[in-house]
Amino acid sequence: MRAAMVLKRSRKKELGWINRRRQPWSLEPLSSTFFSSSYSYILGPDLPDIWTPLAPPPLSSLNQDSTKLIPTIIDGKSIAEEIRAVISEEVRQMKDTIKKVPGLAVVLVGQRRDSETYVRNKTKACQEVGIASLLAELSEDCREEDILNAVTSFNRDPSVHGILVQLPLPKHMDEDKILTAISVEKDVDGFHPLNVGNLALRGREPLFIPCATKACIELLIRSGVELRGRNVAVIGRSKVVGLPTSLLLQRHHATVSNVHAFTKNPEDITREADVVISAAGVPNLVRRSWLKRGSIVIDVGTNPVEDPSSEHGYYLTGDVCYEEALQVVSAITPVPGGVGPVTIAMLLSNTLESAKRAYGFS
Ligand SMILES: Nc1nc(=O)c2c([nH]1)NC[C@@H]1CN(c3ccc(C(=O)N[C@@H](CCC(=O)O)C(=O)O)cc3)C=[N+]21
Repeated sequence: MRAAMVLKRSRKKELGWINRRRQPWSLEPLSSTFFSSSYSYILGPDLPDIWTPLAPPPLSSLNQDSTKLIPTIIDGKSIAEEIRAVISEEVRQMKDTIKKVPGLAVVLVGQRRDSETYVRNKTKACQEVGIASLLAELSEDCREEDILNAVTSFNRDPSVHGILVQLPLPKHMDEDKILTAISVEKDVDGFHPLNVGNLALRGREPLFIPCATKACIELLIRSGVELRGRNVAVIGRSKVVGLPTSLLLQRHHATVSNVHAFTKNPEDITREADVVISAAGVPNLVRRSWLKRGSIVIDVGTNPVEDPSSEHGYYLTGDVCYEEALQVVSAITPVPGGVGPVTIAMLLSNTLESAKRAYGFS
């Protein structure tokens, strides 16, 4: 009985059900950046709810009165590069010290051109930082069982620390069943119900936070945006971006309004927001009239638009009418070159964290 309880407790701890305090890792060798995978940093400080009638401090980067705004273009590409440099150095240290490297396994079903491009980018990014990558490619008409088998074999493989099933899956697949089959300790996408639940509940620490969500918060923090007390509008509520981003923003003490396809007059809500994060998957959804003057826009949309003259037969566009937004915002992420590259950097970061956990390497 006692043994069972002890076992249960350690299992709980392993799964992140028990609140743990982790030491933030220091970044002396590369202190020009402040990227850190420490949980208090990315999850936000765990503050008690004490209601005070004080207004939040003014946002220094917002100059709402000036007639001519010169918006900051938030450069995701170079931020991703800095993060990858930190990861690369850590992977090298791990390899030198314990002769092991992190491993990421990707499951790709079917032949969507955009999915193929993303997976190629992920594999290339792994190579660049010294993370081993494995790819299981299955045909569009494979059985659900074939995918489950691929996931199960990666679950058992000790050289694999992260498993990613590229979404969307073909319509006839039970996505939820497949994502839940991924071992919670290898769920680098952070879509497993246990990881989502632990992100939602304050005082708990998920083993992984979804990569695009981490990318949004990282971009805001690096742009000097104080989230505490800010009005943030999140457009979209998907498990990939919208929902986890709303949850993480609340842990950073932002006032979050989540608008979605059923929201009446969403522009009335987004127009009140200091920060707008769009993850709707609809090109040109966010117009100039949706945005408050001086606000900050994070465009998570990566919408492929058919274009025979482009290299891969399509080009990428965000959810935001970029040219219109530039006339009113104080800062914005472009597409491409904004959230996307940082999302991939966060996938590498989650895979490295997972390997460190597996090998007890800090
Ligand atoms: N299980 C799963 N996890 C995901 O994280 C996931 C997914 N499925 N399915 C699709 C979406 C989309 N996504 C992107 C990541 C990076 C770029 C990215 O790096 N974009 C580059 C351009 C890429 C290009 O050249 O086409 C950029 O914005 O600059 C785009 C999209 C991850 N997703």
